[in-house]
This record gives sequence, structure tokens and C-alpha cells, in this order.
Amino acid sequence: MERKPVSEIFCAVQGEGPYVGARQAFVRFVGCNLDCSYCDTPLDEPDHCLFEKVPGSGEFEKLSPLLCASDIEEKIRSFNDLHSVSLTGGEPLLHAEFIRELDLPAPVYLETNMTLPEKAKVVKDSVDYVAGDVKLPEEFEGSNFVEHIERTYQCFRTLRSNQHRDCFCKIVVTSSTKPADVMDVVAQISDYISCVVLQPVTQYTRATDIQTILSLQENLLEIKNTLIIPQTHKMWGCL
Ligand SMILES: C[S@@+](CC[C@H](N)C(=O)[O-])C[C@H]1O[C@@H](n2cnc3c(N)ncnc32)[C@H](O)[C@@H]1O
Ligand SMILES: Nc1nc2[nH]cc(C(=O)O)c2c(=O)[nH]1
Ligand code: SF4
Ligand SMILES: [Mg+2]
Repeated sequence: MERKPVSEIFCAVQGEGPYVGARQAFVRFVGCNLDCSYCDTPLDEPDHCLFEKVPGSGEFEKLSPLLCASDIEEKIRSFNDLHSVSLTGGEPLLHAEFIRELDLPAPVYLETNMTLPEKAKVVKDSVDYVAGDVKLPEEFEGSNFVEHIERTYQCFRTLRSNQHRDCFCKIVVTSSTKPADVMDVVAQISDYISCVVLQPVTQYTRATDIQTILSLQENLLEIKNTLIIPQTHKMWGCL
């Protein structure tokens, strides 16, 4: 029976993007193929998977860090009134074949860095919401940004919004963000997404310039509905 590395299972509310406030169960897979400068999530292999049985209790059961599908399904089924189940990480698409086989009691919300196009094809009929990140040039040394962004475009084409799936793009905006880079990428994917979310980085050392992000939103609104939404869960201490 296949087991996958999972660091957290909990029930909270979506803190980011257009579904902010929706009651979700979260499964956090371990491991990532990128190393974003602003990443707020530990990427090392944990000793346990922390399961918060009672939402918001801050009391965690220590489970094996390697879980099979039925382990995950059983924990998720212990939560009620879910809008959806957020599969996140790390990068969940590293575990695409496993994700495809999960039998979950609510729609699937995929949180992904949109850099693994072959894996995107594996899950495309198994996900209902796609929070697709766009990682910008400042995260990539040298010219490999060109190869990276082409993979991102492929992922957005594969996971595009349709009658069964809502796909939107999320862009973390920092003081290093160049508006022209954002405009260029959004112009390429605007047909595939329902909206753009500009997410100010939650690291005040690299705080976002307010005028810059408001001006960027104004320009993006010419081509796609664009929202500015910070990580709200961190404002009130929710997981
Ligand atoms: C931890 S990532 C996991 C999913 C996937 N690897 C990705 O990057 O989209 C989940 C979300 O948190 C965002 N994020 C991570 N660190 C952040 C920070 N310091 N400030 C704002 N957003 C952050 C990511 O950009 C992504 O949208
Ligand atoms: N509440 C809450 N909302 C989230 N949205 C995206 C998250 C993530 O880490 O993938 C996240 C998270 O870690 N917690
Ligand atoms: S892709 Fe996501 S999980 Fe991976 S380093 Fe970047 S923000 Fe963190
Ligand atoms: Mg998070």
C-alpha cells in the first residue's frame, strides 16, 4: 500500500485567494521542487504528521509521517461541513498519482506552484479548484526562468477554468516584484483563469510597496479581474 509524506492534517478556513473564509480540511504533503525565497513552509521531512483533531484546539496527535490514502481519507472524514479539501505542501503535484486516487468527501482544492505539467495532466480531472501560483524571475537565477515559465503556461492550459473546475492564479508580490513581469505572464494565461490574486508577501522585511501593488492591480484590471488579498489566516493565528 503506497504511503506518502504528510506533515499536517487540520480543519480551518482558507486564508488566501477568492475562497478566503471557506471551511476546508488541509492535507500538507512534504517535499518541493522549488525553493522560493519567501516560502513560509518548512520543507524538511518531519518526524510526525501533526493531526489537529478538533479544529482550532491547538492539540495535535502525532501520526506516522508516511500515510496511506485510507489514513488520510479517515482523518478528513472526521471533519464536517467542508467547502473543500485543500491539498497543499510543499508541492502536492509531486504526488499527483496518489492524489488522483484519493476518495475525499468534499471537492478538491489544489494549491500548486504550476511547474510540473506532466503531473498536472494526471490530476486535471480530479480537482475542482486550482490555486495556481506564478513564480516570478526573481526566484530564478539566470535564464532558466524561460524554461520555468513555459512549464507554468502548460500547467495553466491543462488546469484551466472550465464548467467543472475553477482555476485562478496567485502571485506573491514583494519589493523585488517587477510589474512588467507580472503583466507579461498574466497576458499569457488570462484565457485560462477566473481571476488574478495579488498576495502581498507576509515577510515585512520585504514588504510590498502599497502604491506599486495598487497600480499593478489597476493595470491588470484592463485584462482580468484582479484582487489584492493578503494571507488572512496569519492575521488571526489560524493554521
Ligand atoms: C506554501 S505554498 C504550497 C503550495 C505550492 N508549493 C505553491 O507555492 O503554490 C502555498 C501558498 O503560500 C504562498 N506563500 C508562501 N510563503 C508566503 C509568504 N511568505 N507570503 C505570502 N504568501 C506565501 C505561496 O505563494 C502559495 O500561494
Ligand atoms: N488557513 C490557511 N490557508 C491557506 N491557504 C494556502 C495555504 C497553504 O499553505 O497552502 C494555507 C494555510 O497554510 N492555511
Ligand atoms: S513552491 Fe510553494 S512550497 Fe515550494 S518553496 Fe515555493 S512557496 Fe514554498
Ligand atoms: Mg500556509
